[in-house]
Amino acid sequence: MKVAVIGTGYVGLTTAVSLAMHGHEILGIDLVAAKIAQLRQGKSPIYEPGLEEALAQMLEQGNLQFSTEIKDAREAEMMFICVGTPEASDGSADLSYLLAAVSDIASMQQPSTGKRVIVIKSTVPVGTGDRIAEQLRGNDGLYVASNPEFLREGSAMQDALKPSRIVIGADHEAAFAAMEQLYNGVNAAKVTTTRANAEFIKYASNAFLATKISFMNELARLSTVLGTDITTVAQGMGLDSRIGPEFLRAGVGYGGSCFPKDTIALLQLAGQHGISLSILDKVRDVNTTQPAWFLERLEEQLHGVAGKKIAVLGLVFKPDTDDIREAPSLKVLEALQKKGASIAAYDPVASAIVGAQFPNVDYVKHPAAAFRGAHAAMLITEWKECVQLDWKEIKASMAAPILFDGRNAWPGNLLKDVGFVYTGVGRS
Ligand SMILES: NC(=O)C1=CN([C@@H]2O[C@H](COP(=O)(O)OP(=O)(O)OC[C@H]3O[C@@H](n4cnc5c(N)ncnc54)[C@H](O)[C@@H]3O)[C@@H](O)[C@H]2O)C=CC1
Ligand SMILES: O=C(O)[C@H]1O[C@H](OP(=O)(O)OP(=O)(O)OC[C@H]2O[C@@H](n3ccc(=O)[nH]c3=O)[C@H](O)[C@@H]2O)[C@H](O)[C@@H](O)[C@@H]1O
Repeated sequence: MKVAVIGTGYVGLTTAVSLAMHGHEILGIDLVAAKIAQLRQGKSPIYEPGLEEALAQMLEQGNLQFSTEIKDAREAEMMFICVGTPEASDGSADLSYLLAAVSDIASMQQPSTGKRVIVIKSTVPVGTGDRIAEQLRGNDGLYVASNPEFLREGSAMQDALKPSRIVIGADHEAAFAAMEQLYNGVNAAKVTTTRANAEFIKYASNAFLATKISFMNELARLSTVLGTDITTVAQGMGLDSRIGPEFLRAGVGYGGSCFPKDTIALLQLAGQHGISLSILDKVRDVNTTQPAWFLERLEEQLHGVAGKKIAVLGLVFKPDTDDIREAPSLKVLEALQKKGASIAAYDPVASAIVGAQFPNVDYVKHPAAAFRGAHAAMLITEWKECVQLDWKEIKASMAAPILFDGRNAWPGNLLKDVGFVYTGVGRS
């Protein structure tokens, strides 16, 4: 099928490449000319394992092209909207990019097939698709479908090619049929429903995942006092298939471009309807205070951090991405600096971008260099190279052998044997 993908960020680019891999004819469109120029040369503007190779392959095969001009998509039967829906000042989702894209499409001529489906992949408040469909009523042959995206950064290609499920919301047989044809051959459970249900499934899923994390983070605070090990507790819990092993990892909190903004957008939507989502409110509270709670443990141990050197390992919000949106590291750097610590930080991809916000941090090129002369080291993002280290050498290079593992990813018992004082999140 001829498909246009509007917005070539994390979701748009992954969607464009994966649909091209399924044999469709894809045109990726973005307003940012520099991005399009880079993409045309097979260079990915974002870091995502496997993406650049697949991009180059699809460009070579000829079923993926890029443009800054939406008019180049005049023959597209499907228009995927993958633009950002960031947090507005009141917490709601800012729909300005989405509405601009819809109005661009509405002003285009229909393709020669006479039918076109606008597919909303961006995460949008429940009711958005219906409102857009209402506005477009009268444009014959133009349909609106909701098809939320569930991929995770860091494994975006894998998730796009083997999705956990495909959720399709629409109100017309023509839209369902087109979506069915598009995803024919993708082996995944499908949920076909109304647009509003599809939109709600997306927010409810992200809110639930965020809830799992904050629940474990709050239990980790108790575990610290009880002297228990939250990772063992999580392991034991996860063996119950009703609970499941995923998303039970306590840490310094969730970050990223989605959980923070989607939880507040859902709270905002509920508030507009007079409903209080008190659990979700608490989920956000726990997440907001989690980095500070962990830093307090560090300050207690060091009797303050002023004038001390602290190593910070990992800056992006999770490994295998270059995204620092809402990354817990930003809160950690800010608090440490405020309290007068000197900081050496390591991240394989994000030093330059974090450096623009925190110029006084010493960004080192190798993880081991961050530990040199440090009075304590903190793991904030569990990059492989920040976890697999020569611990004897590291201990010898530090001013004090104190480790704070914000992701429970360092080998605590082994480290104690080597002579470190080890503190994890909810385990010591
Ligand atoms: N990042 C993620 O892992 C996931 C994101 N989502 C949702 O998908 C949506 C997109 O997220 P990201 O890909 O992270 O956003 P992003 O911010 O990385 O990319 C958005 C892109 O859209 C482009 N754009 C904006 N308006 C445009 C227009 N009118 N025409 C053409 N291009 C335009 C921007 O230049 C940018 O390149 C959001 O609603 C997000 O909540 C959903 C699942 C996963
Ligand atoms: O809507 C979205 O944008 C996406 O949001 C998340 O994906 P993502 O934010 O890319 O990454 P996750 O793997 O979910 O991690 C989010 C944050 O939670 C943290 N996390 C994750 C799992 C866990 O057990 N504990 C924990 O602290 C991670 O460190 C990270 O900071 C969801 O997992 C995706 O399904 C969804 O499509």
